[in-house]
Amino acid sequence: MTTTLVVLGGTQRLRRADRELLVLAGGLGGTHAVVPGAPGQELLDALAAHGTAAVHVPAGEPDDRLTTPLTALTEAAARACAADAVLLSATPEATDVAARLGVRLEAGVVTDVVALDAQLTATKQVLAGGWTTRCRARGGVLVATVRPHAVELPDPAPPAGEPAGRPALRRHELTDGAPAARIVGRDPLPPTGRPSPAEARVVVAGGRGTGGDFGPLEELADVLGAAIGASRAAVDAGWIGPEAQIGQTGLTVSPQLYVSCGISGALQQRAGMQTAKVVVAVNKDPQAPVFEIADLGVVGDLRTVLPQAAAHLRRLRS
Ligand SMILES: Cc1cc2nc3c(=O)[nH]c(=O)nc-3n(C[C@H](O)[C@H](O)[C@H](O)COP(=O)(O)OP(=O)(O)OC[C@H]3O[C@@H](n4cnc5c(N)ncnc54)[C@H](O)[C@@H]3O)c2cc1C
Repeated sequence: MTTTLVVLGGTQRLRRADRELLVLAGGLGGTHAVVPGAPGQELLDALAAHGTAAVHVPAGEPDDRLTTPLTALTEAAARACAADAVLLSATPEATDVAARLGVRLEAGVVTDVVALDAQLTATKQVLAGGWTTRCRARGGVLVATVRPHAVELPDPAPPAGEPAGRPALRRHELTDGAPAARIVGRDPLPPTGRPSPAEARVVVAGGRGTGGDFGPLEELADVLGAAIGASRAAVDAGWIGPEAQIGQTGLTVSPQLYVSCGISGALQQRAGMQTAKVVVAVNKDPQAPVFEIADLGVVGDLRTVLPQAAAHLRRLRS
């Protein structure tokens, strides 16, 4: 039976991205989980509901969020449970951990996976999204980072079926996890009240066509509970922070719905969003390339279309 080790992002409760990894792992065989600190009861209950056999934690509390201690913990856990696959949610930190694990475990590493089958064949997109490839580790362990929203979650969120017994707790002494660097300060971004584009179910993204006014996008995003994203042109113009950039040199997102507003749909932008389940494009140029990948296209001025859409949605909801 395949044993899959899932690396969780937090210690107290499951994030959506964690649940997706657990659902993916559950379809492959037995599941173990790595928790980067002392796990809370809510988290342990949720892991039990997912049928997790064991939870691997550090013997002490890691003193920061650098990737070296998490790599050491995950390596120890992977060896202890003889993992066939290690799954992480595709974030910059997880990609760093995956690369280090690849060396330590002599594993095959595949990043930005959107599907994984029972033979551990991973599907991913390459060359700015122009090609879909299927790859498999040549022997040994597969280490894969999985894009958020790549996995459908069962409804309601916890998996169906009888909850299994409590997962066994395995503590690992980390002998070589001492980081060569230390985090000396953190400046959190001011809260926006919106989800991050990487994890949101709905992303409303704006480009040069906004002319720098993201007001109509924010109005629509508020109705949809959406994150705000942007093209590189909008970021380069200084209209929005780089954390919102989606594309080849920004975030890759796979939301349920991506509303592209005033974005032409260049290859480098598509690379970050074309695995969205549904793409709606608003652009005043009917020849804009974004319409080639849009499920629904609206030819019009976003300053007119978006407020109308927001007002209509508000009416439907009230
Ligand atoms: C190595 C490299 C990496 C890159 N990485 C990225 C990346 O990560 N992400 C990214 O996005 N780009 C990236 N780019 C840039 C990319 O090639 C495009 O230049 C960029 O995506 C264009 O942004 P845009 O669509 O907002 O602007 P434009 O291409 O200028 O398009 C603006 C669009 O808005 C429409 N429009 C104008 N006014 C309105 C209005 N009032 N209402 C509705 N529509 C309107 C226009 O018809 C047009 O289609 C990269 C480029 C390179 C070379």
